[in-house]
Order: sequence, then C-alpha cells, then structure tokens
Amino acid sequence: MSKISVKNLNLYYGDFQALRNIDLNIEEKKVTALIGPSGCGKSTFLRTLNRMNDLIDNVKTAGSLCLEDQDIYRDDVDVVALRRRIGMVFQKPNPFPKSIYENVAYGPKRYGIKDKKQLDEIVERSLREAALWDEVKDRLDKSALGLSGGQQQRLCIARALAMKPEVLLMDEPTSALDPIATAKIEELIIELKKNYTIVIVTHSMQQAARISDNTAFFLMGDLIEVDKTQKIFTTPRDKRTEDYITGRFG
Ligand SMILES: Nc1ncnc2c1ncn2[C@@H]1O[C@H](COP(=O)(O)OP(=O)(O)OP(=O)(O)O)[C@@H](O)[C@H]1O
Repeated sequence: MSKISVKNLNLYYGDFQALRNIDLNIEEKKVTALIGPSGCGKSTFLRTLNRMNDLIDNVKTAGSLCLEDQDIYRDDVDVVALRRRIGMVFQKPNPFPKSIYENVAYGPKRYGIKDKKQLDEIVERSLREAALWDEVKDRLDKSALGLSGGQQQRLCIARALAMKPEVLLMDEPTSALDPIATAKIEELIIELKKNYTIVIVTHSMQQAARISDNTAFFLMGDLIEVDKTQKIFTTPRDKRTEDYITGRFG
C-alpha cells in the first residue's frame, strides 16, 4: 500500500529546475532508498515530503503529493502537524546541547505534555525503540553532547520517534559514522520498518542493497527508475541505472 504518492512533481530553486515530473509511490512500512550521483536531487526530493523546502527562499513546487488521502501542499495544511507525522533525521547528528532526557522530551513538551510520568514513559519508549535505552538509562541527565557520534544519531532518531511519526525521512544518516555505528543504525532501520515507513537518502549502494525494499534512482533532477531493490541491483531496466550501480559514474 502507498503511504505517500507523488505525481508529476516539479521543483524549482528560482529559475533552476531541480526535480522534473517525478512520479513515485512510497510503500507503507517499507524502506525506500533514494540513490544517485551528487546533485541529482535526492535531498531536495526527500525535503518535499514534509515540506522542509518551504523553509528555503525562492522555491516553487508543483504537482501532487499525498500522505494517504491528504494533499500535503494544500494551503490549509498545518505544516507543524505534518512534520509531526513525517519526522526527519539529518546527515550530521544534531542533538540539542541539553541532557539526553531533555532531547527526547523536548518535542512532546512543546506539544503541551507536562505530566512527568507521561514524559518518562515517552522518553523510555523512544530510547528503547531507537536501541539506545540500555546504553543511556543510567545517565539520562547527562549532556547529549557526551555521547559518541553513533549514539547521538540514535538519540536523534529517538527524538523523532517521541513525536509518534508515521514516516521517517533520513538524509544520509550514517555518512558521518564509523562502520560499527553504521551497522547499528542499519539494524535499527530494519527493525523500525515494522512500525514506520522509512525513506532514506544514501550515497552507499551497499547500504541501499542491505536495508531497503525499494530503490529509486535519480539523475540530474529526473527519476530514472524505481523498483524493488533486488531488481534495481540485479536487472535494472535503464542503461543509466546499470551504469550507475556498476560504478561507471557517480
Ligand atoms: N537551496 C538551494 N538553492 C539553489 N539550488 C539548490 C539548493 N539546494 C539544492 N540546490 C541544487 O539543486 C540540485 C539538487 O540538489 P540536492 O542537494 O537535492 O542533490 P543531492 O542529490 O541530494 O546531492 P548530494 O548527494 O550531493 O547531497 C543541485 O544542483 C543543487 O545545487
């Protein structure tokens, strides 16, 4: 089933067209990987899904993007509520300079949850879901900045999960991490897809092959091909996809 369906999406930064006629369905409770050479529009596309591009000046978006049956670009959409349903994790772990507890409790508190017991429960659930609880449960009041890079990234995932999103967008979430921390995040992503729909931008084709169900290949603003990951990496339909995955460019 499609969680998000994108039809005829075009996006411009001023006069520059960064995405052209994109049609793509994001399947529910699956991992969709976005791959392609630098500058092809992967991050731009990812940001259209929760309207993060709205924050950039001079962006024009046309086409239709639906989260289930809701058109997310309608004028009356509450963008804050939308971003609550579609959370985001960035390339570089970006915890707040606050305690581990406060990082996770921050969003729920802003949404008006004040009850300490309820916040405790959200913090524990989110940290458990992000496979971080056992490592931090005895130092919840310590600064998040004292965690390792991989732990910080799992904390950022916990922070997103605290808002009970339905979709998680991840923009190269492991590119700043070592192989062991990367493996932990990959395991976590595979676990999380039981409950969440995940869209991940990655430069690593090995990573896309390891963790994703579907893969979309972008090239210079066009979506060249989208299919089951297995198919993309074994028998792609388009010569350009084949050239990219066999390392002929990129
Ligand atoms: N804020 C912006 N203003 C103008 N042009 C932009 C902006 N952000 C991105 N672009 C341009 O849009 C195109 C797509 O960029 P985008 O960052 O989406 O690509 P990408 O595939 O994610 O690249 P990378 O893998 O290097 O992160 C590029 O040509 C880029 O220079």
